[in-house]
Amino acid sequence: MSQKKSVLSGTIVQNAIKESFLKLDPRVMVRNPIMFVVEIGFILTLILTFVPKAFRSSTPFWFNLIVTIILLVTILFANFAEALAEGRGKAQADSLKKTKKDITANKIAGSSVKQVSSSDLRKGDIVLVSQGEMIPGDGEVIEGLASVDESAITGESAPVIKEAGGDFSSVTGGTRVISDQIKVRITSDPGESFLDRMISLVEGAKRQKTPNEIALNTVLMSLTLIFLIVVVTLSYFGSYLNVNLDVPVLIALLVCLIPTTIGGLLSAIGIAGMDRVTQFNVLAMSGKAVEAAGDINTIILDKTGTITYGNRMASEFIPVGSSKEEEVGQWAAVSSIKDETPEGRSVLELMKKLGYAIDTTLASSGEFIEFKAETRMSGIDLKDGRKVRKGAVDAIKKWVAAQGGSIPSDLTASSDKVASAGGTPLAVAVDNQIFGIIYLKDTVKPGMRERFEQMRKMGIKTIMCTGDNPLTAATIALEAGVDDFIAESKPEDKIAVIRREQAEGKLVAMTGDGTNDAPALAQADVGIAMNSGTVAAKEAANMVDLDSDPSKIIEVVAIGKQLLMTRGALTTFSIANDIAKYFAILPAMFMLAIPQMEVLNVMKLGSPMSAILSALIFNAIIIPLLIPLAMKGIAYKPISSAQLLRRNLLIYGLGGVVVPFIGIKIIDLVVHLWV
Ligand SMILES: Nc1ncnc2c1ncn2[C@@H]1O[C@H](COP(=O)(O)OP(=O)(O)OP(=O)(O)O)[C@@H](O)[C@H]1O
Ligand SMILES: [K+]
Ligand SMILES: [Mg+2]
Repeated sequence: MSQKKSVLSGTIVQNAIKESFLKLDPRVMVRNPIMFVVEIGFILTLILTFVPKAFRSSTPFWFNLIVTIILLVTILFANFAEALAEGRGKAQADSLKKTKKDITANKIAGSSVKQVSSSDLRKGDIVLVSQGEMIPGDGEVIEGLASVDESAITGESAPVIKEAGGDFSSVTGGTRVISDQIKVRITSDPGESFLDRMISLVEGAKRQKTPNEIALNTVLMSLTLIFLIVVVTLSYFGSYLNVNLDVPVLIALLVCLIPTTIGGLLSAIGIAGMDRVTQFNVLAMSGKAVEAAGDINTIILDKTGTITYGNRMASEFIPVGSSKEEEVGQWAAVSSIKDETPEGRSVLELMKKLGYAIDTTLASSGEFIEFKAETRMSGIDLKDGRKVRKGAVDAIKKWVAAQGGSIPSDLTASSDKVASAGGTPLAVAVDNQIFGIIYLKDTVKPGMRERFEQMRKMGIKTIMCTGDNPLTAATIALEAGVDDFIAESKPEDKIAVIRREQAEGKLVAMTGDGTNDAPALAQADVGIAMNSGTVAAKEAANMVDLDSDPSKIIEVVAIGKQLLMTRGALTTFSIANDIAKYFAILPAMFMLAIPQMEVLNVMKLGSPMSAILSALIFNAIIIPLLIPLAMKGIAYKPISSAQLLRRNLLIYGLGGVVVPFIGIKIIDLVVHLWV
C-alpha cells in the first residue's frame, strides 16, 4: 500500500479517542453484548449517584460516583481498542480516495477516439492509454504492451509490464502508463472498481464477524448470561437472609466476573489481523479467509509464473524426422502470427533473431485458433485447408494420430531433452505431420527451495499443478523442492485436486494468476490471486497479492495462525483473570454486609470498599494494557500445534490467574490510602 505506517500516528490516536465516545451510543454498543451489559451497569450506577436512595441502596455518594466513572472508563477503553484497530485502515482509505479522481479517458467509438470522463466509462468500453497517461479504469489489455507504474496501489516503484493475452493482462484504474501505448477493455462499472473495493475493505465498511468470532461471541455471551443469573440470584438470596447486598456492589461483581477483557478486545484482534495482512500488501476480501489461512494443510501452486518467472520464451527450434530447423520455425511462426500470448510472440522474435523471414501471406487469411488451457494447443486453419498447430507434445501427438499421421521416432527423445532441462517443449504440426519442437525456456525463481522447506516445518504440504508435461514438471518440482506435483493438468484437474484434499478434511490454499486458475481459486478455502494476473483470477480469489509474490502465502498463513492464537490466548487470559477477581470481590461483598466475616479476606485487602474498587480498576486497565498485544499479535514460530497449545495455556492461563492477584493487591495499597 502506498503509505506504510508501522507506528500509529498521533492523528489516529486522536481520532480513536473521539470515536471511543461516539461508540457509547447504545445502538452501537449493543453489537458488543458484553460491553453493553457494562453500559447498562454504568447507567444504573449513574442514577444511583444522583438518587442515592434508589434501588434501596445504602452505599455512599462518593462510592457510587467512583464506580460510575470506572465503568465508563472500562467501556471507553474497549471502544478505544476497536477504534484504534480501525484507525489505520481508515487513514489508508483516505489516502486511497485521493488517488481516485476523475480523469479524461480516450474512449474508442467506432473508428474515432472520443474524450470522456473516467466516471462515464462502463464495462465493455474500449479506451486507448498512451505514455504518461493515467489508466482510467480497471480493465484488460487487448492490444499492445506497456510498462505501468502501479505505485499508487502497490507502493512498489518499479514499473511492471502489462501486455495483451497471457497472464499479465490486467490493469488497475489510477495507475500510470510510463511507456508505449495500450488498448484496454474496461471490466468494471463505476463504484465497483478494484480501488473502490480496496477502499471499502481497508475502511472496514463491510466488515462482518467471522464464523469463529460468532462462535466465540456466543460462548462469551452465555457466560455473561450465567453470571447475570448468579448475581441476580445472589441479591435475592441476600435479601432472604436479611443481608443487604447493594446494587452498585452487585454491578461491580457482575462486571468483574463477565469476560470484559476479551469482550473489549475481540473485535480489535480481528481488525488488526486483517490490517496486518493489508500492511503486507495482500488484500483479504474477508476475515474468514485470513482465519482459514491460519489452518491451511495443503497449498496448491501453479508452475509457470508462480514457481518460475513465467516469461516462457522460445529459445530453439528442434527439427524431428526429415524436417529442417527453418521449416519448424516457419510453421511455428505461421501458427503464432495471431497468437497474442507471450509464448506466441516469442516464437516470432526467435525467427527474427535467427534471421529467417516470416511468410505472412500464408497466414493472413486463415482462421486463428486461440490457445486454450483445455486443448493446450494454438494455431491456424489456412484457407487452402491445411491446419497448423503448436502445443503440448502429448496434445499434438493425439491430434496428429486422430488424422492418421505417424509420430517421428526421434520426437520423444527431443522433447524429453527439453523437458529434463526444465524447459517446455511445444510440438509443431501441420495436418498429420509433426515438424519439430519449440524449446520454451523458463527459470525457477531464487529462494523457492527455502520457502517450501519452511512450509514443511509448518506442517503444510505443497503440490505443484501444471499444464506442462510430466518430465518438465518433475524437473521443476525437484529443483524447487515441492512435496508433490501433478502434470498435464487442465483447469478442472486443479479443482479435482483441491476437492480431493478437502474431502480428506483438509483446508486448501491456492495461488494462481491465470484465467484457467480462476475456478480453482474459487474452490480453494484460501485463494490468492496475483495482482499481475487476469481479472478473472482476481475476481475468483478471496485474496489479492499486490506484489504478485506467490511465496508470500507463507506469511499470510503465519498471520492467520497468529490471529487465531492471539484470540485464543487472550480468551484464556480473560477467563482466568475473572476467576482471580472473584477471590477479591466476593469476600469483600460479604464483609461489607456482615463485618464479622473478616476471615474471608484471603488477599488481605485494605477494606471491602477498596477491594471492590481495586478489582474494578484492574478490570478496566487490563484492557488498554493488552491493546498492544491484541494489535501486534502473539509472536508465531513454526512449531507443532500441540506444543503451541501447551505453551499458551501455561503463559496465558496461569498468567491470567496470577497477574490479577498481584495487580489488585498493588492497586489496593494505593486505593486504601483514601478508602
Ligand atoms: N501459446 C501457446 N500455444 C500453444 N500451446 C501452449 C501455449 N502456451 C502454453 N501452451 C502449452 O499448454 C500447456 C498448458 O499451458 P498453461 O499456461 O495453461 O499451463 P498452466 O496450466 O497454467 O500451468 P503452469 O502455469 O503451471 O505451467 C503448456 O505446458 C504448453 O505445453
Ligand atoms: K471482567
Ligand atoms: Mg499458468
